[in-house]
Amino acid sequence: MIKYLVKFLYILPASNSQLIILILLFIGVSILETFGISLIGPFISLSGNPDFITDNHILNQIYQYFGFQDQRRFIALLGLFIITVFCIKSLISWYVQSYVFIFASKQKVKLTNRLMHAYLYASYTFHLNKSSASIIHNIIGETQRFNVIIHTFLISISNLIVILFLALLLGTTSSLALISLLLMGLPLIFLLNLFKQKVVRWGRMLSESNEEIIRSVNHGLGGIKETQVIGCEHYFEEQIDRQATIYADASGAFHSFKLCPRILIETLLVIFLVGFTSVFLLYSQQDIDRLTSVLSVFAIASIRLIPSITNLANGISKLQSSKFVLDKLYFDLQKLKSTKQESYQPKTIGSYQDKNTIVFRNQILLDKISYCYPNVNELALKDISLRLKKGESIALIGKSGAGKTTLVDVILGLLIPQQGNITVDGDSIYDNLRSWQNMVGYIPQSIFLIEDTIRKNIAFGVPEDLIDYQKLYQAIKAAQLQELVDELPNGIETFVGERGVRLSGGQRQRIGIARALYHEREILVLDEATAALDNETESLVTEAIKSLSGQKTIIIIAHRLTTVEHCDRIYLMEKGKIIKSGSYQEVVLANHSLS
Ligand SMILES: Nc1ncnc2c1ncn2[C@@H]1O[C@H](COP(=O)(O)OP(=O)(O)OP(=O)(O)O)[C@@H](O)[C@H]1O
Repeated sequence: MIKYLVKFLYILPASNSQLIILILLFIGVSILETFGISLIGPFISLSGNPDFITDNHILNQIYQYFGFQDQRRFIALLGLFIITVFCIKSLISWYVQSYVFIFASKQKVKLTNRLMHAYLYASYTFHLNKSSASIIHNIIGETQRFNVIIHTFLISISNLIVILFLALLLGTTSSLALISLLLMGLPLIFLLNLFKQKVVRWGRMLSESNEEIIRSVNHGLGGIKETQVIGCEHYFEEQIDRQATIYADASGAFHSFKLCPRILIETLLVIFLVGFTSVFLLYSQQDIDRLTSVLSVFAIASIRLIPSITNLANGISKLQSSKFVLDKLYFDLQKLKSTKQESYQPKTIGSYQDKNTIVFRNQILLDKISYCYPNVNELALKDISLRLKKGESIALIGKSGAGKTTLVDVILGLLIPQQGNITVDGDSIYDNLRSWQNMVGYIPQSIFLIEDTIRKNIAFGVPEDLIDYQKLYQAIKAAQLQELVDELPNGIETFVGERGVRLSGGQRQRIGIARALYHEREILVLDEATAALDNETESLVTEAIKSLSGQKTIIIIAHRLTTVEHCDRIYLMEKGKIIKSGSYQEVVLANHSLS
């Protein structure tokens, strides 16, 4: 319970004081409600027996104080007063409940933003181990369930307060009625306890099956080309069917269980009301008016009590079933917090802060870099040192698995080496990683294209009104895209489709190059960027890259060694080490196994 609360408060974007204000509002509404109900019993007794005014000390005092002459008039005015109290209570209650809905929805928005922010700024290693299905599910599905948790939590507190006050009222009217109420609660508590583990399990099944459905949709439709060519549509259909069935079973079981408290309470209430009246008539010496008064309070309290107790029981079940969601969100937020700290504050290297903007004047130095992937024993990079002068082009070559991509990811600041440092004219890039990354343009093997126009894909991440068209056309020209854009009826406004499906591999690659050029990065990192191009386009792009030599500092990973002929220096990698470096002639031509 305490752990649940701690996690809930940690995830909840709102401050604790906002929560306390809401709870105080609930207490206020509950007091008004109990006050109104407490007046109904005497009112019913009065309407049957107006002399009750003189018998009852408080009523008598009020009667005297306001100088009433007519008992019926007094009873009618008391009725009006009760109606007014109830109307005010209902109005405030409506306001508070709708405020809770708005509050919960706002919290959902804030949590969605908080999660998105956390995932966007999480270390790259976090994403290497986290599936996108889980992230999508957390951001869309689990935030919605957290919205329900907040609402349920607050409404349960409100119900609990109403129950406590009404129990207190019953206690002052009749201790027997209170004992009956408490006895009624026992089977309910037993029921909730009996099904506690099952409810938690159903909640976990709902969450996991939903995530699996997203994963299967991703797998089946994400690789629709492969799915259709291999003909394995049925396999993904079955996967979704299995998970949807698990979801339906868990949901059905949970909702069936949620009906139980109401049915149980209603049955118990009838037993107690009838039983209480019988016991009163048999054993109590008090007059029948007293019984009418107690029963009316009991009946009205029950009208309000039944929904409150049922809602509280359902609320408790809902909160129990959401335990898995809460654990998941808490775990991710905690982990994201710690990985962010880990990645930007490595022990061996200075801390990440927005200070000292890095300026690249002369040279970049990689000094004894070693990197090991999480949960892997072997180093992916061992003691890598290299120097890169401004305006130089270097190439990383080597067999598959040699460590070229890992080294590039370290240079990009995505992976933080456990040992070694990267400096730009003596300043460690880890002192201001963002500033360093602002200098680097990355053109990966497979360009990620958004489902938008060529223009938006080149000016990736730039708000519409800030797109610089002069820069855009320069980048298009330099990336050899002009011909394509001229041929397209909609030019730069052509939609590329999801992940660029409407473009050829070579066209996608050139958009990637244009993107890096548009963002005017001083250092370009090309990871086999020309691999998808046909010979003619490849030579055009290589020409474009060559023409940038001297203006840009370029790091290229290449398998086609012809594309790196123009590079100033070639580094040959093997098993995470640089085993040879020198000019194209020294490394490639001198090594017959390479050329
Ligand atoms: N996320 C990861 N977790 C664990 N090990 C990894 C991860 N990514 C790469 N590796 C390992 O690190 C080593 C270097 O891989 P890397 O991708 O850097 O090689 P590469 O030279 O770029 O290969 P290729 O030319 O095929 O792209 C390989 O042994 C690979 O299995």
